[in-house]
Amino acid sequence: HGHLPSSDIPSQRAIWYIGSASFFMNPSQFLIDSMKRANNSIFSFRIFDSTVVVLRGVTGRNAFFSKGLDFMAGYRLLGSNIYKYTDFHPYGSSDENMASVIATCTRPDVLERLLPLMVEDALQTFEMWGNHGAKNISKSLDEIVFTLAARMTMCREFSEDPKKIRALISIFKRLEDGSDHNALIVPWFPTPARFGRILAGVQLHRMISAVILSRKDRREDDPLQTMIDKGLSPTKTTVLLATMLFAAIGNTGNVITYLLLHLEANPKWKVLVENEARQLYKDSHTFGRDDGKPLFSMNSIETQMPLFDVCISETLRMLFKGPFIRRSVEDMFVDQKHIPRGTYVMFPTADLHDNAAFYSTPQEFNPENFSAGAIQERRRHGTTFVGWGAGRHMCAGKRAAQMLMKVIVILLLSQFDIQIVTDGGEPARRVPEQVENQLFKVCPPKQAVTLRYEVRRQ
Ligand code: HEM
Repeated sequence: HGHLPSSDIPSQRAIWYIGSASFFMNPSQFLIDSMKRANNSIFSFRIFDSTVVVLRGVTGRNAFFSKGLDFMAGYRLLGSNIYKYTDFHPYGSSDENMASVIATCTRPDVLERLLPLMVEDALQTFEMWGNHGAKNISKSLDEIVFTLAARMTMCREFSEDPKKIRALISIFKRLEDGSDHNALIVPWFPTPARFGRILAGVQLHRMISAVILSRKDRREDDPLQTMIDKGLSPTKTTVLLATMLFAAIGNTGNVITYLLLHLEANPKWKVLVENEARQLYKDSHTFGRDDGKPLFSMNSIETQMPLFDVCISETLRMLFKGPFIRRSVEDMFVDQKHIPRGTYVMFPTADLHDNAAFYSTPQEFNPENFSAGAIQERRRHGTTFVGWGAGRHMCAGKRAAQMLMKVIVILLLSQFDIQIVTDGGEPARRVPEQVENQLFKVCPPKQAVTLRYEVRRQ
């Protein structure tokens, strides 16, 4: 705190006076306006008594992703903060920290073992959907994403109990609502949303403690068991499990929603991805089990879905336009400008993803952008895609997230013919924008989106 912006970096003073309010009202718009005002070069602004320098372009990218910057400090400045209520932080230095727990629950052999269980989870959920219907896409994906993610990051007792899954959805909804920007402006004022967040934390703590108790004379093979074995307290366990579930659910459902929206608006790609998923499902029976259930391997879903892969990359390219944030741990020099230690830095991903020098028609959905040839062609520019992050803080759950999304999409498309419908009742031809109230995550569409489905006769 108290670090002054270095004098050769234009600081948006005008923006600071009128801007502090507009930052909290609509951070995305604030950043877009300030970037224009700063003529698309480096500038700084202030959040309370902290300086934030917005790095730009290729030099900005190099400084942001290659230097040793503090990853969590940035997200603590603005992000959701369930850690306030405990003295334990999952990114601690001890060996029970986040990174090691995530590393364990996303190990290749662990994912391979989880795969058939997740397929079973997804099949069961889709069975309950009946032969046809129309559902709010966010709600229906929440249900299934939470089920699979709880299996991956928490425990069996939750993933196999639909009532507990509904409770988890409600708890995490309240935790997220409690971390809106108002909570930063008036941190001492217990708005209903923040009050709800504390209660939600308590409820989660109770649910997890009950499972820990029930395992006195019984073992399972899941992340919760790992923490019990390490002798972690129920509070630490709750914070770690909540952090992991947050990481796993934060983006996944909205990414799938936007994938399906883009496919609906681009029928050629919809048919291609459908055929690919259905072929894989068919193969999973040919080489499958005696009981008629499908059998997938990590290898098959990772190598046999090239069209899904390029569509997901293109979806992430179009979704990630906002900033990443860090805090400098030593003095930095960018474009000969001095950024003192302790300054927050942001990098707007649009400088890469929206850049016509890298993607010829950045506003259009074009999965060819991620063909082997196109990737090779861009290689000389260095990193041009950060949908899974870059440098030392690449997404730790990338393989797990891809597996989760693939299981859901393969089973959805092989069980049903689907249509994505926006509010007019017509199949979506235009892809709605994201809501703008959260800076650092993939947000849901501004308007309600409906998934219409009809069971396929196989
Ligand atoms: C479609 C879903 C997902 C997307 C698009 C995504 C994207 C990202 C991105 C862009 C970052 C880097 C952020 C930055 O540099 O500031 C990141 C980091 C991270 N992600 Fe994901 N993620 C997804 C799912 C998951 C899942 C399922 C898990 C866990 C099982 C996970 C765990 C993490 C963790 C732990 C980090 C921090 C890594 C570190 O500390 O260095 N993510 N993710």
